Amino acid sequence: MSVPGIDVPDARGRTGLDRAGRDLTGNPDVVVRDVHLLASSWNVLRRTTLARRRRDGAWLTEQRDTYDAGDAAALLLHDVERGTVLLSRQFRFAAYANGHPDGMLVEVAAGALDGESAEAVARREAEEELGVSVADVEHAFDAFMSPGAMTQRIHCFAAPYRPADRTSAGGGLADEGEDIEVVELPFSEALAMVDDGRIADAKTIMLLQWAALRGPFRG
Ligand SMILES: Nc1nc2c(ncn2[C@@H]2O[C@H](COP(=O)(O)OP(=O)(O)O[C@H]3O[C@H](CO)[C@@H](O)[C@H](O)[C@@H]3O)[C@@H](O)[C@H]2O)c(=O)[nH]1
Ligand SMILES: [Mg+2]
Repeated sequence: MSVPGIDVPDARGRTGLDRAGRDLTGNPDVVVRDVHLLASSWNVLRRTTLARRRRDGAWLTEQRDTYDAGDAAALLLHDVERGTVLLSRQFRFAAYANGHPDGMLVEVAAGALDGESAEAVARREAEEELGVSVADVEHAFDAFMSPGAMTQRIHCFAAPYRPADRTSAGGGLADEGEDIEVVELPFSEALAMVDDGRIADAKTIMLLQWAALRGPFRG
């Protein structure tokens, strides 16, 4: 029997999705026994059966569902002289479905890697979503977004911008259904929005706090 995503291409052209994780060797206390593809839609849901040696030496068998949305890159645009950051505002259904009042999330520019380098994606998303062409990009940190269930790692960057670097209106790719508002905020206001919950996106909170602690707005 042919299964889309396993032996024949799924809607996004992928095959072999049940192979992921079978070749892991980095941890001698973990042996992957079986990978079952539960769903391959836009993202991929797998149920993996693994044997794991606990700290007391006993082996146990467990199942873990993982949600694979691919990795992503994010970029905080900052203007230290003017004391501002450039962010996006867009509708996020997953957040709306889980209690966000209107699903309109304020975020740094970000996008899926789709096989490209993280820095290249960070630059491209700044261009597409915020209309800014950046020169010097600084790597800040990489973070697993929700490691109990999500495989996703987000590579986080920062870059300076000036008003003159805003070469287009941004807004995202209309033909992909993106509809993104460009939001310029004083850095202090962005931090206040983290405090009162108006900014509730993890990568954005982390990059703003990094900027205050270690990055362009430290000291
Ligand atoms: N049909 C369909 N299209 C989708 C879906 N999810 C996303 N898309 C399309 O893919 C585009 C995503 O554009 P990107 O800018 O590359 O991704 P993103 O929405 O910012 O999300 C990426 O970064 C996030 C971190 O901010 C990640 O959380 C996310 O998994 C992804 O990697 C959307 O505009 C939309 O057209 C889906 O479930 N179904
Ligand atoms: Mg995006």
